[in-house]
Amino acid sequence: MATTRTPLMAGNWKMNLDHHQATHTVQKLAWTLKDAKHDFGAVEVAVLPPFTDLRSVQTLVDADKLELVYGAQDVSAHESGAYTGEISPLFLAKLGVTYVAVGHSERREYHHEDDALVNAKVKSSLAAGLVPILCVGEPLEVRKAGEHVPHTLAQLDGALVGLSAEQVAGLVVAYEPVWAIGTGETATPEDAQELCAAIRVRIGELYDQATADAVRVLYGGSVKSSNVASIMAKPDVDGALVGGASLDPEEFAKIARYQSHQVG
Ligand SMILES: O=C[C@H](O)COP(=O)(O)O
Repeated sequence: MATTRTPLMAGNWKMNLDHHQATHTVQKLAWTLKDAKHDFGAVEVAVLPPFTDLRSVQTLVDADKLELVYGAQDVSAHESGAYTGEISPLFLAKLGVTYVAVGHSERREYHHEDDALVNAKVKSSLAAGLVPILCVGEPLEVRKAGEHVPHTLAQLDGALVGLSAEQVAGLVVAYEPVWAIGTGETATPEDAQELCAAIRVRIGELYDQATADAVRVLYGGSVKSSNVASIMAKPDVDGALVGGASLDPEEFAKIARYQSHQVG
């Protein structure tokens, strides 16, 4: 069926760019996209800065009435309380945050986040009105063993426990093969399509076809302006979660403008 899903290009800055640098980067990104007459209704553009940048980004977006949106890279499973160092989804909502990455492979690897915690964070985000970008994907040894589809779908199943079809329809899922993150090793467009389609099929099995057709599935892992168009040509890929290449506003603008290549 014809898709009505709006593509999303989300730039995950990871632990890069302080709040001064964030302001400059967002300004440059916005100017570059404006010069190119970017249609944000056709391709949505989001940045996911560190927590400490969010207030500065909010101020700039509000003051300049920018059409790009922003998100956070993680969130607490709790609303408030004695959770030192954690950030409430309610605080993020107050800062005008749209998206929040949940279950990124770096959180799973370095902070030992398991599927139950990822599920709790998806729920806390939704309860605060945030849109989770739920990250799933396999490490290299799992890919080599040919287990990448069941591994990724098990992560998906775990993250969706207890969610309604309506909640899932509004989610963004990002398939990120761990071996392709920050390595320059991009999955082929066919690899991306295989898993993005498998994720959509699985959501159809767990819920219904309308939910599967509505959910946006992104690919992430060494996306650049030079490879984004071939990945986006695949029918089940609805956008990209971009790490390193999103730190350069001109490069990220080119990625967002993959359909036109009018920037630069
Ligand atoms: O969240 C983004 C992904 O981890 C991809 O990062 P990368 O584009 O630097 O490979």
